[in-house]
Amino acid sequence: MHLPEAIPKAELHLHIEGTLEPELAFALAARNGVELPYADTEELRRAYLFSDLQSFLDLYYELMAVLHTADDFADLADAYLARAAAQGVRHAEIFFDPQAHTARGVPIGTVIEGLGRALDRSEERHGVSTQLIMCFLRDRSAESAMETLNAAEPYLHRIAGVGLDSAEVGHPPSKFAEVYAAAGALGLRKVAHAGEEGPPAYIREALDVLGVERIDHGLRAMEDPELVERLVRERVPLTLCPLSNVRLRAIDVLEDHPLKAMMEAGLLVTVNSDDPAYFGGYVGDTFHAVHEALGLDPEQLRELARNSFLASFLDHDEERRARYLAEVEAYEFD
Ligand SMILES: Nc1ncnc2[nH]cnc12
Ligand SMILES: [Zn+2]
Repeated sequence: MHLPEAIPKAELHLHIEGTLEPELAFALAARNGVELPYADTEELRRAYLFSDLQSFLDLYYELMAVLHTADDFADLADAYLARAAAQGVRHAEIFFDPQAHTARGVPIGTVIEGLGRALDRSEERHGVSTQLIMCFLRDRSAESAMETLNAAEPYLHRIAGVGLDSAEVGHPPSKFAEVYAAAGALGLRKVAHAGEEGPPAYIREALDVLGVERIDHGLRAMEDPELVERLVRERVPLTLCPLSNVRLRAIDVLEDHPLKAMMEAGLLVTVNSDDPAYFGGYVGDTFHAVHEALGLDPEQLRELARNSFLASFLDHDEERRARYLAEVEAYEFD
C-alpha cells in the first residue's frame, strides 16, 4: 500500500480517552456493569454533533465512566495502536487525563499501569514506538494539577512529559506556572494546548510562562503576524488537528483550514487526530482529508510526515529518529 496518507508518520496530539469507539464503550460498560444513557452505538454516534469544545468535552468525560480497570486502559490503548499502525503511524506521543479518572475514584496507578501494559508491547505487536504525556485539566485548580503531579511521582519512569488540556477560554496557561516549573525540575518535557479556542496571547504565555517546547493546536496564531514570525524563527512545532477544528466549529469547513497557509508561512506544523473516535478519523484519514480538501500534494504530505518526526520527543534516540526520517524520504507514492 503506497497511498499518500499511509506515509510513515508520528502522531503527537492524541488523547487516548478520545480513541474510545462506541463499540468498545459498550463492551466495557457491559464488562463493568455501567449503564450508559444511550440505547446502542448508533444512538451514541448520533450524539456526536458538537457546537464547540465544551459540548464535546461533556460527552468525552461522560463516556469515561466505562473505564475502570487496568485492563480497560490497556484494551483502549491497544485498540488505538492497532488502528494507528494501519494508517502509517510509527511513533505516538499519547496524552492521558488522570484527573478525569481519579475524580471518579480510579487510582492514577491503575490508569498508568494499564496504559503502560499496552505501550510496553506496542513495538512488538504493532511496530509503533510510544511515549506518554500526562495532561492537567485546565478547568480544574492549579492545586489539583500539583496534586496530580505529586501522585504521579512513583510512575515518572513511564511519563515523558506534561500537557494542558480541557476547556481553554478563561483558563490561561499562567494559571499553571508553578506546576510546570515543578514538572520541568523533574526532567519532564512540556507541551500545552493553546490557541484552539483561546487567543494568541495564550500561545505566548505557554511559551514564556510555562516554557513549553510545542504548542498543541496553535490555530489562532494566524491572527497575530508577529507571533507567527516568532514561531517560525524559533521553530516551535504546532500540532494541528484539522478534523477536530471542523467538528468543534473553530473552522466552518475543512476547505477553510489555514494548514496550507501555515506551511507556506514557514511554520513547523504537524497534522494529528486529537480525539479520532469523535471527530471522524484517525491520522491517516486526516492526511487523506487535507490532501483532498486543501489540495496538498504528496510532497506536502511528505513534509508533514517529516515535521512529525522532527517535532517528536525522540531526542534520546536520534538513531531511531534518523531511521524514521529515512523511511519518510524513501516512501514512494502510488
Ligand atoms: N481538543 C481538545 N481540546 C482540549 N482538551 C481536550 N481534551 C480532549 N480533546 C481536547
Ligand atoms: Zn487535544
